[in-house]
Amino acid sequence: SLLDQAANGFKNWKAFSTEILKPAGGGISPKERTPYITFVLGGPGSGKGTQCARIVETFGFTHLSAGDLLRKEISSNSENGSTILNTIKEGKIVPSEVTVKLIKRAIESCENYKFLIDGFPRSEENRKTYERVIGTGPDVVLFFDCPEEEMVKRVLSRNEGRVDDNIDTVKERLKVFTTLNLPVINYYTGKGKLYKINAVGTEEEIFEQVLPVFASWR
Ligand SMILES: Nc1ncnc2c1ncn2[C@@H]1O[C@H](COP(=O)(O)OP(=O)(O)OP(=O)(O)O)[C@@H](O)[C@H]1O
Ligand SMILES: Nc1ccn([C@@H]2O[C@H](COP(=O)(O)O)[C@@H](O)[C@H]2O)c(=O)n1
Ligand SMILES: [Mg+2]
Repeated sequence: SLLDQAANGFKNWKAFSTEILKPAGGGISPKERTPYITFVLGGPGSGKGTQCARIVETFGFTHLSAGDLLRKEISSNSENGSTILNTIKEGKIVPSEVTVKLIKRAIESCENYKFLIDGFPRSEENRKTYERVIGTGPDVVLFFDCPEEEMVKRVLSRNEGRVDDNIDTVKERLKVFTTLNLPVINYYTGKGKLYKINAVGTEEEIFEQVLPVFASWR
């Protein structure tokens, strides 16, 4: 029944929609709308976070960076903290169940319904776990396409004190990107959901390419 689906959390949220949750006034609050999910992909330093900040400012999306959620988990001394820290230091991928749980929690606790999920899915396993747990895929996928040389230059001059912004970890992150993330990009290309953005140029030039993807949200 619809009530069962609702109890099941947002696994079936696209299905139960707003029908059983209309407030007394008859209006639809943002939380009750069908979530609109954008996955934001690209290699390390390709500019995902930078462009997400602009999309948030211009179109009112909520930015959820998978990397930030994992880093918060480390600093909150959770039981998984030390495993996550070691995985990030090595430039490897944290188990999908952990990351998807954090994303799910962040979406559920947010009043907004428009989300940018940055740096996720990083692997086919990430993707399949999300689809199994959440029950649907994304509406749109952005891919910031950047040459390795440029990504390395940006990461090494980022200066935010990240434990993984060093040449050895960056090399591993690039390897992980090629072997695990490119198959995800190919998958969404096949689904007709992928928007490939040339990530070389000024921030403004890159954002000009992003704008048409969100034109209907103006
Ligand atoms: N178009 C650009 N040209 C030059 N530098 C840029 C550009 N866009 C972002 N940067 C800079 O490059 C660095 C990496 O950008 P950003 O943090 O947005 O990348 P990211 O894709 O989120 O990386 P990561 O996957 O490592 O989190 C930052 O210092 C940012 O200021
Ligand atoms: N889906 C993800 C996303 C990130 N990680 C780990 O976090 C590191 C930093 O991610 P950024 O997006 O902030 O660059 C990344 O290198 C991974 O170690 C992950 O495991 N799974
Ligand atoms: Mg980032």
